[in-house]
Amino acid sequence: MVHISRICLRKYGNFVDNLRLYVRGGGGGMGLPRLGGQGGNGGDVWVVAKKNMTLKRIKDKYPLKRFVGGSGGNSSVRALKGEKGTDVEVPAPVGIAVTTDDGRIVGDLNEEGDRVLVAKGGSGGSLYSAFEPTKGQAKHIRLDLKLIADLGLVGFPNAGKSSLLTALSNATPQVASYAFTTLRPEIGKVMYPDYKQISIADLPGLIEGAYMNKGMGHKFLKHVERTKQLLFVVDVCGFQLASKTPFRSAFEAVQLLSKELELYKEEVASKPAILVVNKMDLPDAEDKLAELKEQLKNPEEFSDLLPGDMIPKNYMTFRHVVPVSAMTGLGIDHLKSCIRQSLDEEATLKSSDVLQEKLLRLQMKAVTLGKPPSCFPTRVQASDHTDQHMLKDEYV
Ligand SMILES: Nc1nc2c(ncn2[C@@H]2O[C@H](COP(=O)(O)OP(=O)(O)OP(=O)(O)O)[C@@H](O)[C@H]2O)c(=O)[nH]1
Ligand SMILES: [Mg+2]
Repeated sequence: MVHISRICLRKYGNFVDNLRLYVRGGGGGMGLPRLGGQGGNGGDVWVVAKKNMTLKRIKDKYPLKRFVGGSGGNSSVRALKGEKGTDVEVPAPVGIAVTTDDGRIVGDLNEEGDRVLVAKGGSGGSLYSAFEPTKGQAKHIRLDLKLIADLGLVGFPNAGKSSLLTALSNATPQVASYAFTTLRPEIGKVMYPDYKQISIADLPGLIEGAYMNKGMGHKFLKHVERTKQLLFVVDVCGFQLASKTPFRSAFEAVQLLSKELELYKEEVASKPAILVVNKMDLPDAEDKLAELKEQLKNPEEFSDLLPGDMIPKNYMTFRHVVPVSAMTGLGIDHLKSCIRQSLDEEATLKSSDVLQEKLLRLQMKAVTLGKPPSCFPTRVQASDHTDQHMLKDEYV
């Protein structure tokens, strides 16, 4: 275990994925009671998403990790309205969540140029405040980096996640390093013949107790939170972390991984998932696969194989169980089409949900306007272009 964590540290030790900063809005300027002059407001502090920015770069460039807005100008005889203090921008990478110290989310920065106000400047003194200015907001914030990918690879170490990513993205070997730090998790792009691209995040292996922050624990589990779906990867022959830790069969590995996700956050464990059974080139793989499939059909029956506290509340249901060999390429094309199918299904469901919601709003509007709701369709299919146009052009 010590050995494994040392390897992880060596591989990812330089990776900064969260940063705590002190931010304070500038104080307001003094009012001028004699002439009724108003002081300028203090400058605000914003966090702004910039291209090619990394948390490590912020840390290096601003070692004090302190950002303070400019003070508002005092009201004077020459300028009754004091000038506003200068706003300060904290440059941040794309794909971060900004949270307060107590975990409240202030905002997400998902695209370049997205900005979130983190500390408002104080108000300038005016008639309403007896010409006394107020101080700017002051607090600590956290910038939390989360990878954004369509799928996240989840598995114990050595299951072959990285090999799988290499095999999947071989067609267009565009396995781009994730541009946040020098040593970091990677995102691979898989290209389809119709030029649709999907991204898969390769993460370090989880170990039992990851939910308690063992191994690389939370640092990487949180990345899984933002992926749309999960790609579980298990070694068909099972897995043993070290000679002193118990051997886990592929079935046990699947359940233990589900439990780790569930204990971390239940909504992560309820994401759509595909199970990849890797290393099908090894001897006896077919028999072991058959056994695994049998066990997955009735997981409750085999739950006594697991330690009591590691039985998941809900057994994961996989959209596809795909045997592959990342080494020989066996089953990789089939896996690609399963991934595509699963993501497309999800997208269709989502757009159909959005249309249903719009329809519901229209029906409610119709009722308030006194129109019979029957003049609206009762159900909308995402693929039904007539309905989509009708909603878009005529009513929305
Ligand atoms: N026989 C066989 N070996 C494989 C296959 N896929 C991966 N391996 C081997 O399994 C070992 C681990 O592969 P990785 O891709 O590094 O595994 P990983 O899941 O990324 O491991 P961590 O990054 O430690 O979590 C390597 O020695 C690979 O060569 C496969 O399909 N068949
Ligand atoms: Mg790996």
